[in-house]
Amino acid sequence: MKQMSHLDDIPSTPGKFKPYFHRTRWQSSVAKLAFWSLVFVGLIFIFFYRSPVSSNPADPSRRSLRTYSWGGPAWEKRVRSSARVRTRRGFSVLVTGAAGFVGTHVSAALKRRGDGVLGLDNFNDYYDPSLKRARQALLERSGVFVVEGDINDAALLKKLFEVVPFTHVMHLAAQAGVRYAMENPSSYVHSNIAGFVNLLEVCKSANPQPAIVWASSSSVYGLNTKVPFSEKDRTDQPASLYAATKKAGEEIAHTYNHIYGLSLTGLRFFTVYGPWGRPDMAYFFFTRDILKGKAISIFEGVNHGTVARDFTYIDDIVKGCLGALDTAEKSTGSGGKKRGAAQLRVFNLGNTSPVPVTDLVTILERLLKVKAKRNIMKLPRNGDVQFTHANISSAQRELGYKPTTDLQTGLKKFARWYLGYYNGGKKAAS
Ligand SMILES: O=C(O)[C@H]1O[C@H](OP(=O)(O)OP(=O)(O)OC[C@H]2O[C@@H](n3ccc(=O)[nH]c3=O)[C@H](O)[C@@H]2O)[C@H](O)[C@@H](O)[C@H]1O
Repeated sequence: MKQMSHLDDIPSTPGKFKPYFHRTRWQSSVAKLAFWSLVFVGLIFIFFYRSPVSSNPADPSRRSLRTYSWGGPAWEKRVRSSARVRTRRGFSVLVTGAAGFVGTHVSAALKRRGDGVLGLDNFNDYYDPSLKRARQALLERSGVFVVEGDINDAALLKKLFEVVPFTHVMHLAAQAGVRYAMENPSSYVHSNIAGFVNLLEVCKSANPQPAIVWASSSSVYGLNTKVPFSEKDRTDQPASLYAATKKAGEEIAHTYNHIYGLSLTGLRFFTVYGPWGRPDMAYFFFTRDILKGKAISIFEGVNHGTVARDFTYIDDIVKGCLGALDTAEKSTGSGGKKRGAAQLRVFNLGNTSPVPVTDLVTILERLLKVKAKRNIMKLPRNGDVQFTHANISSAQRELGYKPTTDLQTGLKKFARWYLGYYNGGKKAAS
């Protein structure tokens, strides 16, 4: 009798249905079909929402896990308000890579002194994106809106320049890291070359054209042996693809300066470290591994040669960036046309006192009160150079750049931040 009630439920279209036991089966099939269709549609939705634009694992955009949404009156209002200048002679600055290590510090410093700042970042997963989100939250609290988007997105960049006539661009978005270039070479071409060109294309057509300050790298000195490295030295023997793309950036900057009158200043950063730093850098993952009791690999050169870096503290780098923005002359062109010669500069921003990596580890051991398990290894042939040392006289003279933080002091500040952020090292950095 129970089955009869089922019969009552089916539509009264005789002839179209088989006897009821078939109908029951049909009904259950329909229910199943509906259920699996829903699951299927759900999976498709999740796939498109979460997954990369391209399924090619080598595609650099694969690491930007989502497609970005931007635009609309509310969004434009946020953009405008974030970029609004709050002092009489302040700048309105577009900071690319704003959720990155240097980008966050520079954005916060600009905002603090009353400049208008709009951030842009693609939040890719080269390293733990939750750290980038935490930096973003920090910036949001100080009134900096970080737009989620890629420097390769010309439509987005054009829109930003339509909404705000930026006076300056601080271009810090890049694929960083020397060793990762062997794993994912195309990501370097995508961000450091294609992305940079795309940004310059939009800047050259903007009216007014902004002045651009951007991050080059100490790695352009490559296999040079003469130290300290001076801006006048050759930079035609890069040791990594990362270095090669930064060197290419310097040549591209020359071209856009020459053809379109864009004012361009490249800053060669020397191994920048500090709070809110990058987990892919040695000082950061050494800290994580020392706290975990995990062995660390320390590189040495041929014949036990010292490997050393001119480690530069983030606050000093920020001062150098602000000095570069403050002394940048206006671009001379407008709407894609050059009107006269424009400024083109390159500066070293280092600390001028290289420290062996073994000493860096000793300082970390003292600060963390944990002995490192040292594994001494030959410097791998994966892009690393043995030694960096900046001559900063040019930056001193023209930007008023004067680094004041030694490695011991800077690492102390880093360790304090690290232990706070990762809950005394219990919450391990990934
Ligand atoms: O100035 C730059 O332009 C670059 O600086 C930074 O590169 P590097 O100076 O190579 O920093 P980082 O990887 O922290 O290695 C530090 C030291 O530890 C040694 N090192 C490294 C890893 C390891 O396992 N063992 C080791 O001894 C290693 O041999 C090296 O001597 C930025 O990452 C890069 O994006 C770019 O901005």
